[in-house]
Amino acid sequence: MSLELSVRLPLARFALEVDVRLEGASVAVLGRSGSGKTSLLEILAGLRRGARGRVVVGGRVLLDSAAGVDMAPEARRMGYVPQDALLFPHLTAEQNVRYGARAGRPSRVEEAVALLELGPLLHRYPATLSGGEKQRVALARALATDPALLLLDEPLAALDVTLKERVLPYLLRVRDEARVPMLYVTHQLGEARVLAKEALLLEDGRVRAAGPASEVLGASARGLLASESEGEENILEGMLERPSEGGTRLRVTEGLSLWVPDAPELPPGTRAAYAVPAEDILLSMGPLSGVSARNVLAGTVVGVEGAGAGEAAATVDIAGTRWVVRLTEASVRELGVASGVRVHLAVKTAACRRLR
Ligand SMILES: Nc1ncnc2c1ncn2[C@@H]1O[C@H](COP(=O)(O)OP(=O)(O)OP(=O)(O)O)[C@@H](O)[C@H]1O
Repeated sequence: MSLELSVRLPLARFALEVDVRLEGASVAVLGRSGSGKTSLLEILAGLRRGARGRVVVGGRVLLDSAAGVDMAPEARRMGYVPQDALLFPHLTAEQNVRYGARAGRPSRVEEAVALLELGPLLHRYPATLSGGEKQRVALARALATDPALLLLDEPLAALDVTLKERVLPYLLRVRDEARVPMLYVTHQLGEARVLAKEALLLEDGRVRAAGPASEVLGASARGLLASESEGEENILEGMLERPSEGGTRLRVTEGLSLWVPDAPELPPGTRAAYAVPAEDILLSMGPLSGVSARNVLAGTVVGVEGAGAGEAAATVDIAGTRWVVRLTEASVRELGVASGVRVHLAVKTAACRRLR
């Protein structure tokens, strides 16, 4: 699903000017509040009059103002879930989802209901659903339209952290099982890292960086989102194992497994995601022994940057996964934390919180 965006749209304080080409399987769109993220999604959805330029999604030309092409929103096959996605209050959850399928394929309804685990909610009306449940229904309604691309505008922003954590695992399923390409607006670097293959960083309507998520979501992204990247989390996704000696482990990659709080109710092989707050990780220069933390992971520092207020963030590569660790600038100096240095991270089992 290639994405070609070359568009200009005058906004109140500046013009949105985006010129990028992306593979488009899963793209995180990041930027401060007011940087133009919603406007960009609306251009793709065909909801912003006045946008000039070209929008080509998977080879289909949605907009080509020079050639007089401006496809109608309903013909674009964009599954748009706006920030304040409204459900029809007089329809049940199921009827809301089926409403989406009017323009799509009916078989998509069952798929979306199963994927988002809406079975128990189908007969409920929106007024009786929690924020996270409403978001799942809105997402299912968008999926039921059989979209070529999902446009998700920070679907979790309005929710508190606990609710928020309930929706991310579903987005991972949408990506991995439904395999619908998505453009996803978020403020959370941790979320973007686990969800997106590519990232697009906007600043005052301009593209500050675009490309592979591993490159874009580093230092400059944190600098740009500084005030919003507090409480940064590492999000790890993998398969659960139950070793014979007892306990529960999350196998993230060949070289990385993590002890997580024991969850005997989850069968081995279950896919799961866990969040580990960047400030809950201890960084040590030497090998650690005799510590109570059950996870001691060896890795290499790949970047250190100031995070304001005497704080710093070190990025550490462990078996191909990137971890962010918060520490003070004083610790960075005293310990000599710098790119290329081998370190060990200690992560308490209890610091690994399962999402959902
Ligand atoms: N219809 C419009 N016409 C003119 N300017 C607009 C319009 N809608 C939004 N703007 C302005 O354009 C800028 C970008 O807004 P937009 O909603 O796209 O940002 P955003 O990055 O999605 O913000 P947030 O993270 O707060 O949702 C803001 O300065 C906003 O005031």
